[in-house]
Amino acid sequence: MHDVVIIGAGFSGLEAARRLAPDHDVVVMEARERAGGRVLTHTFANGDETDLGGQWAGPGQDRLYGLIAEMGFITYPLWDEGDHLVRAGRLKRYRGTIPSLSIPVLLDLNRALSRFEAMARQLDPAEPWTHPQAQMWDRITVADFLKRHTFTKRAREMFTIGIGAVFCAEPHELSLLHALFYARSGRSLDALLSVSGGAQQDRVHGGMGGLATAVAASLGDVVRYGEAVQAIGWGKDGVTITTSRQSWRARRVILALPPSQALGIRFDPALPPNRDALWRRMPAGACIKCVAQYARPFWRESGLSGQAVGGDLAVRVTFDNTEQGRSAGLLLGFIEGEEARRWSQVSAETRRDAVLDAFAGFFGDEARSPIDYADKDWTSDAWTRGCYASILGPGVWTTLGQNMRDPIGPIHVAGTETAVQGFGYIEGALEAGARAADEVRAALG
Ligand SMILES: Cc1cc2nc3c(=O)[nH]c(=O)nc-3n(C[C@H](O)[C@H](O)[C@H](O)COP(=O)(O)OP(=O)(O)OC[C@H]3O[C@@H](n4cnc5c(N)ncnc54)[C@H](O)[C@@H]3O)c2cc1C
Repeated sequence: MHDVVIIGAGFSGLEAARRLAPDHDVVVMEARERAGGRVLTHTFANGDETDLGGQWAGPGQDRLYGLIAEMGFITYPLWDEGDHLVRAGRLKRYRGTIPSLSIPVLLDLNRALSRFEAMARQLDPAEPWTHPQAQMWDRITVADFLKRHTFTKRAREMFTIGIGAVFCAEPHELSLLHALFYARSGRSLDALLSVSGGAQQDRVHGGMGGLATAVAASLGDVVRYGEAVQAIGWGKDGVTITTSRQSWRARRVILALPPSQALGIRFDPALPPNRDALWRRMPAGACIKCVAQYARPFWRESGLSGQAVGGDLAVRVTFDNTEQGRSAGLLLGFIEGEEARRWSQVSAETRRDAVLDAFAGFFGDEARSPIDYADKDWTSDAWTRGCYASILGPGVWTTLGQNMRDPIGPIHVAGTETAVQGFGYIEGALEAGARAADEVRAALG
């Protein structure tokens, strides 16, 4: 009988294992043949690497920076020099976070953003349902907020692209309370959208996937790969965990999975009805992350940063993802929300052409001729089924969200979707893993 079985070797499960392994008998069950879950480092044909999952760290993510340093990894800033591009009708250059738009649109956008931020600041991210307006904000969507607080179509479009970039979802899918909570949990919407000073500030040499692999390796044979958990049964004498290969016994279990994956496990006794209902109402957003590799970062020669936003093609947000110290240039684009669901259904070649069309629309015809290309459709990944994280629609937080972190008998719940700070981010995964480890330590005495 093990002290604890942890399910999932993403950053959350790995963090729980790191904290418990020194003085407990711990095993981590991972369905895949690799660690990292929603982080994944890809190697191009020429040996250069790029992250096709989570990749950035930014101010306020102290747990993540601590882990990076502890594992001997080094960060470097994302390229953030030169002019950014916005396509709102015509293609225009701008600097800073807010695109160059007409004065009425800018005023409109700024007013809506300030109002959103002011509302988010009022929330306690540990208990967003306790705010006096929580019920009201949870009954409406971000689309309702935009209808009420923006007057121009362009401002609404720009806000919608920002929401897509942060949530991989459309404004009408998101409870306003959830969007406010998410912004508060990640410091602010501005921080979540920003490069320097924000959530897109820093990359990691060796990739975020490389960091997860190193953390897993540091745990030795604690992590067991290819063990997809199918059933969990529990009673007075402990927990039985049945995987695709065998059965395991433990005194405690930590579920370090997105809710959509936890629902794939058969529980005996059955899940409490409210937990089952909550997890069924926590689907993930949709995102395809696309990276084209060029002989050099040619856009820099025209004074461009590689950051572009807007348009009506598949990719509406781009970054210069060039690895520091490498000569090849990398353009990164996201396909998000409804577009991701649409482009998930076409062939790899058709999608690649659509992505390169969008890159060419921003950076010119040279963008049509990369030396290599890679993308990752997270909606069709069987062990993730969407990203970056769960999204909550209207009514979920205030009716079912309040017991999100409560253990179910001997089963403790981690994963970024249970975080107070950094919900949806690696920072949140680490916080949740540490919290679940503390719960288990207290329970085992
Ligand atoms: C494209 C993309 C971009 C992102 N960008 C960023 C970013 O720049 N910065 C940032 O901080 N965050 C980013 N994120 C989010 C971040 O990657 C996640 O929040 C974080 O990695 C979640 O960690 P986790 O451990 O909670 O869950 P996961 O990483 O999902 O780990 C869960 C693990 O459980 C395993 N599993 C699932 N079902 C079973 C089962 N039945 N049995 C056993 N194992 C199972 C999975 O294989 C997986 O390894 C991004 C995510 C994506 C996909």
